[in-house]
Amino acid sequence: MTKTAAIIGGGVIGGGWAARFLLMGWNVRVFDPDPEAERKIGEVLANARRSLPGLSDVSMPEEGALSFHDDLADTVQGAIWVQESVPERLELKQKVYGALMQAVGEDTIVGSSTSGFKPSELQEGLTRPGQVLVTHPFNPVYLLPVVEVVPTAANSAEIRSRASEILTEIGMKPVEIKKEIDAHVADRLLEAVWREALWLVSDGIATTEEIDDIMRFGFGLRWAQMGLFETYRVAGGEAGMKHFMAQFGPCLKWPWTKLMDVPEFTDELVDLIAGQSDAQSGHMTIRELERARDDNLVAMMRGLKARDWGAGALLNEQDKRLGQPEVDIAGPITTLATAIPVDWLDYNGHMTESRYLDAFARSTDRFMEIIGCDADYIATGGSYFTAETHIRHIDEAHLGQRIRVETQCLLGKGKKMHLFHSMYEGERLLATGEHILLHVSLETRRPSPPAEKIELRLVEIAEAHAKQPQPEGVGRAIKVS
Ligand SMILES: NC(=O)C1=CN([C@@H]2O[C@H](COP(=O)(O)OP(=O)(O)OC[C@H]3O[C@@H](n4cnc5c(N)ncnc54)[C@H](O)[C@@H]3O)[C@@H](O)[C@H]2O)C=CC1
Ligand SMILES: C[N+](C)(C)CC(=O)CC(=O)[O-]
Repeated sequence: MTKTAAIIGGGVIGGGWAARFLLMGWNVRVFDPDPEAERKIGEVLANARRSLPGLSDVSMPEEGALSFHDDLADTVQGAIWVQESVPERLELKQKVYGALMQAVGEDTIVGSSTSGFKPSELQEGLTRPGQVLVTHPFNPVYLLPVVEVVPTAANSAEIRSRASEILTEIGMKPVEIKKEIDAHVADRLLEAVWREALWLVSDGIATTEEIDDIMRFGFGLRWAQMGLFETYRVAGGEAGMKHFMAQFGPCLKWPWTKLMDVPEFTDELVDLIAGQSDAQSGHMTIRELERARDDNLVAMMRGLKARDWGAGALLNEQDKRLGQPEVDIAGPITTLATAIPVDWLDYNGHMTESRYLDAFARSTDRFMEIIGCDADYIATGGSYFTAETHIRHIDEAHLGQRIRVETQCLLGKGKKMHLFHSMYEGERLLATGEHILLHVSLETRRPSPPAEKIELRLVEIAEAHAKQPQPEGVGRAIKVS
């Protein structure tokens, strides 16, 4: 049965949660008194639809149903997860929790997006405080995986582990914080950087643009893949962290930091920062900036995915969890179902030609797995090499479109395998790929007969597919007119 999440407060963060749950196949029910909430969530969802599916190399679940409600108690009906993302005001949050306690089921988990309040402050005076904990996400929630999970002693081990399970299921990386503190861990770190940056602008040392450049051309890139401590371990050279600490430890006592001294938050400082920020980025709207941010994040995370590292390794685990579509050999087999990510596009604004071969190669790999030519078999010394490929480009494919490849086996006999891949968006045929492959011995690098079990499965599929009409375009070559 489709699971349901309720979103209380559908602004920047609530909208991001709604998009993540929906795109991971959950039904989402929203409560937000803002008459513009539906439009605003629609815009966040549009951004999420063009970016999140591009992180997945397998078929994502069918999108859930989105509904808006006028009443908080009605909103949470049937929800196994409630995510509160109302403005950061303690008395408002506490009022919302009071109302939620009257309405939610006893098994429902209630997570708060609060950036700074401790979970015990939210649980105060509640009849069932054990259901409430902090689940602090990062903007954009539909792309950034990390969630700080901050429990108190009132939360049972069972609630905490169920919360982590659900967050993992929707593609997130829950990190449980051992002890509640104001602003958890991430916002403490961000606050330190923010404070120093305000000083640097206020003291006229650097502009907002120069500070951003120092980050994005430098340590920001490092942080995305190794964080702080692993990066510094490497910076210690062969002697590692100990040497790094010995060398840079003493500078903590030098005047490198303004420490806890905060710049005066005057109108002049606000105008200075806002003016510099306008000069830096005012040529783009916030929605344009959001899309640029999302496209960059997808491209970076896909880079990490290819390296199976950090956030990319998490995406690979998520792909494994989502699994492959069911195999039915009676007709063409779905060998790829994915969405077009931003790094598959070219200067013409559509899917670039090399990615068609990439997609068809992945379909061939999947077909090989289906006949039993998987990693274990390949390790025994047998595999297939592609001998010939012919790709036809029939219609355009654009960013975020969900594509699938259907594979028909035209011949599977002895060493030879002849595959015909058809790529679709819905019922629209986008491209075809015709491939001849030969089974080889990885020792001699020469053609060799496959193992009997592979050949039997291949023949079974080829015979089933022979009952299908031949696809249009089989055997086509480039015609010179
Ligand atoms: N904006 C950010 O970068 C991040 C914010 N957060 C946290 O997320 C929470 C929400 O922040 P944003 O989304 O940025 O704020 P926002 O102002 O964009 O959205 C808040 C939404 O709550 C709605 N709302 C107000 N009273 C409500 C009520 N009684 N019931 C239901 N909805 C109500 C408002 O109409 C608005 O749409 C805060 O606790 C914040 O600390 C967490 C991570 C990042
Ligand atoms: C500025 N902020 C404190 C609301 C930021 C966060 O809580 C997390 C984020 O997304 O940077």
